[in-house]
Amino acid sequence: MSFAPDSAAWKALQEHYDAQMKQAKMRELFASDPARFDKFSLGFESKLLLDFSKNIATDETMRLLRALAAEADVSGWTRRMFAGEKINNTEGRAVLHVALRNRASTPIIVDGADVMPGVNEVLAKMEAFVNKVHAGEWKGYTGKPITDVVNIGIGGSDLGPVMVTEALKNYSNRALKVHFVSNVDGTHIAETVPLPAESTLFIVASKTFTTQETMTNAHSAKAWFLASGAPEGAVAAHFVALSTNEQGCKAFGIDPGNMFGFWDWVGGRYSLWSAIGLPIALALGWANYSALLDGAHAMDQHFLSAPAEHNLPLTLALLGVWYNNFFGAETHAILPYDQYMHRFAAYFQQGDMESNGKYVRRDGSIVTASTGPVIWGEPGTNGQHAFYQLIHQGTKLIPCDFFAPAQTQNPIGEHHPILLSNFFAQTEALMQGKSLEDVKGELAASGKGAEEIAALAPHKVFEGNKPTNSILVEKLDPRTLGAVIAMYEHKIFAQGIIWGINSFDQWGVELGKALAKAILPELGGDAPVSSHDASTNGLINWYKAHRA
Ligand SMILES: O=P(O)(O)OC[C@H]1O[C@](O)(CO)[C@@H](O)[C@@H]1O
Repeated sequence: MSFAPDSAAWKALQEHYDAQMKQAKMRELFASDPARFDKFSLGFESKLLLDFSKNIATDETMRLLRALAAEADVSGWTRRMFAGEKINNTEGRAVLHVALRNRASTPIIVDGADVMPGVNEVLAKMEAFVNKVHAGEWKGYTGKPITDVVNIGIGGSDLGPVMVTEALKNYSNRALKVHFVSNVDGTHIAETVPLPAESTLFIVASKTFTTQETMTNAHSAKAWFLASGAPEGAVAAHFVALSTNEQGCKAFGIDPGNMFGFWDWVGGRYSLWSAIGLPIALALGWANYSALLDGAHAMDQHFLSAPAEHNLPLTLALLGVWYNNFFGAETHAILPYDQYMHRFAAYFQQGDMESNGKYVRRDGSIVTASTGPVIWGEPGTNGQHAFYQLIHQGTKLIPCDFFAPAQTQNPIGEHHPILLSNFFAQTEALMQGKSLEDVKGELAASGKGAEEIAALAPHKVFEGNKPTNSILVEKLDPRTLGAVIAMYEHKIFAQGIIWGINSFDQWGVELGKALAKAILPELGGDAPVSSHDASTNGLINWYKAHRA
């Protein structure tokens, strides 16, 4: 298999870009093809619409991009992933978040054994636990039912649960308050734990149960709990663990009966479907958590079986590659027009950047083309008043995904039509732009003189031709959200395959972790540090001189 820029499909795309698309204008593409919207939009279960017509792409572009996917054998790798093959080659692991939501329970074999009975057993244990807490039958040490849950985790053991509980807040059991502590900055836990200890349940969420931040926060939570007057024996009823590390959980003092396990084939950033989803299920109730899994499963089936021309995750992946590798786009913005989705971009910042931020291919060779983009974004319309200026008139090309639900869950006056009018207006403005002639005409009509027009007009021009995908859903319900998350997960997977990288390891986080461990003891005492480079020594010594 050859990769960019040497493979036949890459070369064909490069020629197509150079000869036709570099200068192509979306305005003209729309003008010349009245069927463009119909041809360049896809549906899913008649609840989700992906309009990708506002991209700098033609039928030929899409054909060549699909040829690239075929050349990289995306569909073959997809089948291998779903079949439980160890496609995470650098860690020797299968990649089976799809098994966690395999609602059909069809066997998936890893190392000669079907993983589904284990998956279903943990789901049943989670369901029983959630129902018990909700029924007030899981009692704190004074006999009170649980009123507050604190999830302690970081990265994938935090971002997914935070994002989903926020996105589906309107489906939550608001009586049970779910809090999240992730940052090792003591401020995070200090500002969270003023809670009634006798009715607070702590969830220690860590795949490895060794992550420094999570273990530090977990020990501080335990110390706070005991300092509040709780007896040592109460830890069992107030601390549960979500982990693959049974020994670590036991060593912390967690009753193995209160441990919800998962497996090494669940990647951290793909783990909200596993026991890591427990805080989601506690917040939303079991039926809603199940619906989230159902939606993801439906998208899995679509990704696995839909032909390339109808495949939503693949289409998003290919358009991303198009801008990343041919237009030189460095970033990609995710812009949900839904306040409930305010952590969605942050969630996929980890999902995408930890997956595809790689410069070495799965075979150990160095990539010869750009890989994963910088993912960022904020909800609309807030972003419009912050960074859209640069998207409209800056010098960088920033492909954007706009997302919105057709139905609001908070129908207050004209809020929702106003919100959506902004969504539609932004995508239109980004595509159409505004020409110098139009600007001059407007200025003249407003009575400006020739000199003023000449000075002001250039600043008011919008070049347009800025690509956007528009994703509309009927309503942001649990099933739909599950499908949307899975859609992005598979987009990331398909891109990783095309770039030839392993999207499921994260060696890039290790060096910093190891250095922090080495530096921590040096921060004690007063002796100046001299074992690092001059900058690091200087920073550490300045800190030591100024700490309280
Ligand atoms: O669940 P754990 O093992 O505490 O890891 C937390 C996070 O740390 C990472 O390993 C690295 O940042 C992520 O991949 C993971 O989601």
